[in-house]
Amino acid sequence: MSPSSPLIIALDYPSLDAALCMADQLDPERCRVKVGKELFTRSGPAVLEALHGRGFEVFLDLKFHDIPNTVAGAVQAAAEQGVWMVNVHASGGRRMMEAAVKRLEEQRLSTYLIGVTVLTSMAAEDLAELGVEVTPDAQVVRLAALAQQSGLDGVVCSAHEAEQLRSRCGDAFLKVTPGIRPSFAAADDQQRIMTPAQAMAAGSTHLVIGRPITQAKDPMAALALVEQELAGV
Ligand SMILES: O=C(O)c1cc(=O)[nH]c(=O)n1[C@@H]1O[C@H](COP(=O)(O)O)[C@@H](O)[C@H]1O
Repeated sequence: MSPSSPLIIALDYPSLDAALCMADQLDPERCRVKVGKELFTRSGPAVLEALHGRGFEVFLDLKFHDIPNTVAGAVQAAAEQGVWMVNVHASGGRRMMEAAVKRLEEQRLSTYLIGVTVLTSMAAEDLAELGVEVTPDAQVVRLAALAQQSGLDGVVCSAHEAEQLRSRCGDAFLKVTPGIRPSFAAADDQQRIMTPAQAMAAGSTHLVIGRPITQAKDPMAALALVEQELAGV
């Protein structure tokens, strides 16, 4: 059964054992989990099998960015392993995104495909160094529009851009927002952050939270605090 919660817990761990140790403390009816580059590179598809076996819906966050044919194949491979969501970099362009969407359709795979816009660790200076002379939110809006036109189900963006995207791309277009920092947590390396409640009010459809929960002394207590904050307690 799909959880009604918007929470996606980032299992950013260096080993399968460490990730499963955290997952075993979580309830698949109260959250989804995200498997990223470090964990997947170390543990491979075994981690997906283990999490699916525990009843979790998994966001495979490998942020594919390559030529269209290569990305289409990678997205198909992810979807065939039954993941709930997979992502590509929207800056890979229209042809890359369209190829991935087409491949999923041809193979009748229903995994959500979303596009990373501007990483939440990036600020205007970082974009300027890359030759992108617009503000992060302008670049997010541009890439989100391209992702939507290319047939993607949504984007990864910071909650700061979610409101604008809600009016431009609609409610059904997913806005998956990392850079979530409950009031009790440090910003770490994130630049464009918001609290869970603010992020939902701004139009996020899903909240990605890692270190504020996984590095907390008591991860379950931290998760409960986030749930309370979301419930407006
Ligand atoms: O695609 C992502 O999930 C992602 C995109 C982005 O722009 N920023 C971002 O932080 N993430 C991921 O979201 C998670 C955030 O983790 P914490 O900063 O520990 O909450 C990490 O796993 C990041 O890889």
